[in-house]
Amino acid sequence: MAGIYIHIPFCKQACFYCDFHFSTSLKKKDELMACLVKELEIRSVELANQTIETIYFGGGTPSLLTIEELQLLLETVHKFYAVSEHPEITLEANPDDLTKDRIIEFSKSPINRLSIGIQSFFDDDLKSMNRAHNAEESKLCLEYASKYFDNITIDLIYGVPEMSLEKWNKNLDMALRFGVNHISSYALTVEPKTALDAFIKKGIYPPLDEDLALQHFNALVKKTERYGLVHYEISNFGKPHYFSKHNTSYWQGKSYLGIGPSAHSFFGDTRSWNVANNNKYIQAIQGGILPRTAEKLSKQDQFNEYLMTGLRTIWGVSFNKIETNFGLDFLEHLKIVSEKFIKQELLILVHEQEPHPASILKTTTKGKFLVDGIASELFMI
Ligand SMILES: C[S@@+](CC[C@H](N)C(=O)[O-])C[C@H]1O[C@@H](n2cnc3c(N)ncnc32)[C@H](O)[C@@H]1O
Ligand SMILES: C[S@@+](CC[C@H](N)C(=O)[O-])C[C@H]1O[C@@H](n2cnc3c(N)ncnc32)[C@H](O)[C@@H]1O
Ligand code: SF4
Repeated sequence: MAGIYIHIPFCKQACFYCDFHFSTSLKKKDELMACLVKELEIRSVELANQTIETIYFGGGTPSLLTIEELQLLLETVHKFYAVSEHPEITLEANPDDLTKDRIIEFSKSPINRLSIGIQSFFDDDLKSMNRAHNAEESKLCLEYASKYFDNITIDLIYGVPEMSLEKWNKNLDMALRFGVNHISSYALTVEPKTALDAFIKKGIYPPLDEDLALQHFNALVKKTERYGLVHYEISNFGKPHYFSKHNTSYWQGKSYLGIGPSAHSFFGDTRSWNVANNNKYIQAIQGGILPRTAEKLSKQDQFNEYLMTGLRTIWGVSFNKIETNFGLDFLEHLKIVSEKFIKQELLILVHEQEPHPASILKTTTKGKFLVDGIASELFMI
């Protein structure tokens, strides 16, 4: 079982906070498309014995591609890979691209999951983020999308300095009243060298407020629970049967192939990432070279990564798995360093009977907002 991620490195304009890889010029789109097809072909040997269960078009803005371009990528995947009978196929889409006609067009294609970058239902927030869409487009596209797609997830940003708790609650109510069955919600983060970073340094934009972000997070956890969404990963909330299969496979350490500039791949103990530059990517692929850097993870790295991803999910960290995969030394280390957090009720040790007797370390509700810091204190260094 494996997944394929395809990175579409184009956006209409740069959101002030974003440091993902994209270009705002579409000049090289055709060349880049040909290279994505070629990379899919070259790298098919890497997944020769695996069934592809999930395909994810991420970005950048994949909804800038035409349906024909998306179909060509899907046909290429089918031509060179063994794809399961009912793969999860996600398209990340921005509201300004999701007109009624385009939604209908997408719904007739094999794409069966839409991930819509709503971020907020208020124009002032969208303007302050430099998003290309407005609040009206957010609402309209959700209205249409929910008629043609059953599996819809939306992205919302919380912890925006000037967003009152009341306004954040309105955003959540709006999303949940549309009946979305999945939400990914991220705290606004100031990434180095973004416009947001410069604005805060110049005093044009207020600095982030941790307390406000915590209030937003608590409201998010409470409200999604009331609407029947399960908090299955720190930033992800979904109704049962609507959890993201693709992202879950990342968190569960399954293999995935990342195609396109800046895309990451993971196989067993090796992760690799493609160059985050469209011209360099095109040049290399045209010359038959894979423009990537690879890193073999040590046992310690793999243990630390399992702690970080495991504690962020409802599946937690299994003591049996630690003993089997890493050995008794690692288990003893974890038992000792986790004690303090268990006493503080930030972590909890759950003894499960089904399907097998097992001890699982999980994050409590109180610990969730602090999970990254807690996990890093448990690392083997
Ligand atoms: C990289 S975008 C790709 C999909 C699409 N272009 C969009 O904007 O929705 C995926 C998600 O990452 C979020 N994101 C990117 N940078 C972020 C930041 N600094 N803080 C919080 N969320 C961020 C975006 O808002 C978006 O929901
Ligand atoms: C910030 S989250 C967005 C959440 C998403 N909308 C969802 O369905 O849960 C993931 C982002 O990371 C990026 N991403 C995901 N998988 C990747 C991979 N294998 N390599 C590089 N970037 C990846 C994409 O830009 C994607 O928008
Ligand atoms: S948040 Fe999405 S639309 Fe905005 S710049 Fe980043 S990738 Fe592009």
